[in-house]
Amino acid sequence: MTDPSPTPVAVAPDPSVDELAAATIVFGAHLGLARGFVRHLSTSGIERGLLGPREVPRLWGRHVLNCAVVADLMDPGATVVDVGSGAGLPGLAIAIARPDLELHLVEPLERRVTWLNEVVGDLSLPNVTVHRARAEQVVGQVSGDYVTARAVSALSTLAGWTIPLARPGGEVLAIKGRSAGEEIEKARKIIRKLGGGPAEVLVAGAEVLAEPTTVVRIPVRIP
Ligand SMILES: C[S@@+](CC[C@H](N)C(=O)[O-])C[C@H]1O[C@@H](n2cnc3c(N)ncnc32)[C@H](O)[C@@H]1O
Repeated sequence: MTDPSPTPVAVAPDPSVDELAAATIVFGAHLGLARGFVRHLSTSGIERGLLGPREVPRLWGRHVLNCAVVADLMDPGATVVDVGSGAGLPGLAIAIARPDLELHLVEPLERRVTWLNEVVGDLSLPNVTVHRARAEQVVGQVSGDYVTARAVSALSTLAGWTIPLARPGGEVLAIKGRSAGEEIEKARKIIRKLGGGPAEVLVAGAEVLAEPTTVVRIPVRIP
């Protein structure tokens, strides 16, 4: 009897022609590391449930490139705290695109932290530190010029987890979707109470991506 369901073989997806053109600009000399990151996401990342298998064809466009372009909003040499990194998004994508930045990934789930440390070790990324913690637990221990987050929580909750990790004069850069403006409205009071200035919606990657990234930027006041 023949086996009707051969075991699927996990392979790292190649970027499409457009994605490769964008990735060459976004990652430059570090494109090989970005390929390595995509390989980890599409193999062990999927096997261990950090991403769903349906995401594999969208890894370059919707995930890695979409996240990496947020680095365009950051000054050289800055420190970045990524809250709720999960599968390293956006934290590892930014760290690969911009080796001049120092990244702190804050993630509470052990399984995810183990995977993140494996990827950081395998790709030999010297600019990344992984912290196993909830954001609220590292206030006063970890801080950054920028605090990033994607798909972690609604802005009214996320503000309380991110603003306290930003240095005075720093910024929260939250990747959001079409609801960005509405979320800002709902979070306006709490942002002000936490020391955040007026939030705005920005677009990152418009020159290189067909679907650029929507980012909510919250400046953090100097007391
Ligand atoms: C839906 S996942 C998104 C992961 C990743 N940012 C992405 O875009 O693929 C949300 C992540 O936030 C983490 N998380 C939830 N609450 C958190 C908190 N208070 N502090 C830090 N991370 C948190 C979860 O463990 C999970 O890994």
